[in-house]
Amino acid sequence: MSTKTIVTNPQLAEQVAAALLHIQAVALRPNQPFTWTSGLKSPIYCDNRITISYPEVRELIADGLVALIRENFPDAEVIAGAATGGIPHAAWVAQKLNLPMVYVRDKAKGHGKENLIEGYIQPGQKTVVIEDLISTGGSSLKVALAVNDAGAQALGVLGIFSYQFEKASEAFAGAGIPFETLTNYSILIDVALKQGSIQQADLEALKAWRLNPSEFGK
Ligand SMILES: O=P(O)(O)OC[C@H]1O[C@H](OP(=O)(O)OP(=O)(O)O)[C@H](O)[C@@H]1O
Ligand SMILES: O=C(O)c1cc(=O)[nH]c(=O)[nH]1
Repeated sequence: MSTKTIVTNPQLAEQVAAALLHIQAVALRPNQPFTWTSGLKSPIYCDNRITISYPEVRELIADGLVALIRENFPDAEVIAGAATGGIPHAAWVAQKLNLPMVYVRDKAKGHGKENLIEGYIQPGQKTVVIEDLISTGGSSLKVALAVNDAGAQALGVLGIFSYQFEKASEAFAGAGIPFETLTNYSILIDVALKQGSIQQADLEALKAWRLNPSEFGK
């Protein structure tokens, strides 16, 4: 299935990558791999949750996401945050666009109203999903599909950072849902190398992991 190509801003991509490095959102731990939500082991972890503590960085991100929405999804009617990392960014974006916001849990609440989606979303409403980070894409795609299951229409998923895994591209393409991020793994590595914030040895470990992420740390 062919999906819409989302136009991004290469200058902003470098700026966001530099900001993530500057606030130390990116951690390298080749000898003590991180475990990701998908179960993958990785020498790198990009903790975009940290961005909420930096007004200038979160503003850069919110403005970047707003520009992407205006350019690519001008008919968006609702902004949906993917819990939990996507929620604050979705809120800032919804505020800037003066649009309603919802957030989507990773599973329905086990008590109270037992909602999966919090806030009101109406059948047919055109919705853009905001996520903080895309690895396999499993979490954000699930959110987009939940929006569709609720009778609304997920126009696409936008995030801050992606590892550019083929698996993620295939999953989104298979579902016919476009996705894009403000910056990504290759831009981050380029910026980090230029700045000297990663060394040759780190680069080798990152390259080896990238070639076969499912085997790393085994
Ligand atoms: O593309 P994926 O392979 O699904 O991985 C990315 C997801 O992992 C992280 O969330 P996490 O599960 O750590 O939860 P959090 O957002 O509540 O911190 C991140 O915020 C994304 O939602
Ligand atoms: O896949 C994940 O769980 C993941 C990777 C990463 O770099 N950062 C993050 O917050 N989650």
